[in-house]
Amino acid sequence: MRLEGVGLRYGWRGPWVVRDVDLELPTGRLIRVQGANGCGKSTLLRVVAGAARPDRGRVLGRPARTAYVPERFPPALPFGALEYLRLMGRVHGLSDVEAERRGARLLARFGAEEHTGRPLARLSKGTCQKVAVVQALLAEPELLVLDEAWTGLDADSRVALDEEVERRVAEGATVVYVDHDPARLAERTDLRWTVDGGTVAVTREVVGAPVRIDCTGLTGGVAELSALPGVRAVGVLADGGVRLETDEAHSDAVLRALLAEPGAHVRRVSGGQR
Ligand SMILES: Nc1ncnc2c1ncn2[C@@H]1O[C@H](COP(=O)(O)OP(=O)(O)OP(=O)(O)O)[C@@H](O)[C@H]1O
Repeated sequence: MRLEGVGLRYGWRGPWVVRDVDLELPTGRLIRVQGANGCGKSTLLRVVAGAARPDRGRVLGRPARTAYVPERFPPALPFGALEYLRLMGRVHGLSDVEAERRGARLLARFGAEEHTGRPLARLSKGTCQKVAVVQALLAEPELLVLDEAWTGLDADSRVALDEEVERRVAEGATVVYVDHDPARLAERTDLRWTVDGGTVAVTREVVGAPVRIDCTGLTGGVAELSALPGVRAVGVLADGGVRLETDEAHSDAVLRALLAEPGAHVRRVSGGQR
């Protein structure tokens, strides 16, 4: 996906909040958007997510499965949490049964399982934010746009969201996020977009692209695999296999450690270099 010459302003005489922006969004990358208050981060995220149309330029190749957590989630909707998730599931092409199943699992993941039937308008701010996060994770998006999605979440849920983001990036999703905590996912961030005066400067965080190792038959859990030196992320693939992401300097050692396990089978090694 990419943005070409994108410009946006509020009102036809307003100043350009974003102007002449050209950006690439590589797949399987975590992109942090940063800059001072009011510089246009949320505006840029809305364009990326498709929630705002640029006045100039174009957005090419936005994935069909794109999900977005806006900075302000409208809580005054006349639905219960699970009913709302069912409706959002329909938007993403999920059956009601599947949306409810995934929604209930994700609400539990964020410690909000007892609020499934409560109208959104009567939920606490933090619980409402959990519903906003869950609706975005529901459809396993290929592009996930998070505008301060961690704000208002309790400590366990912030960790859960970090993990959900890391897993999706390891599985090939692109995640674009704004967060006021500079430590948020700092180790995992691939690119930084710094917004200033309507333009965006791009910096690469990682010298080499991660090496991805897909394997089956491992007995170790995610925590154990994550502890291997150089491993940056561990994700469970749809077919039950495991994908590890490591930097290139450690990839041989990680492969050796995996192959030393009885029953382990390395199916595919990809990525590396940039
Ligand atoms: N709906 C709107 N109508 C008019 N102006 C707007 C609107 N939304 C944002 N702006 C203006 O556009 C500029 C960029 O706002 P934006 O919310 O994108 O910044 P931000 O970097 O996300 O800010 P913050 O860090 O405070 O969340 C600001 O000057 C803001 O006042």
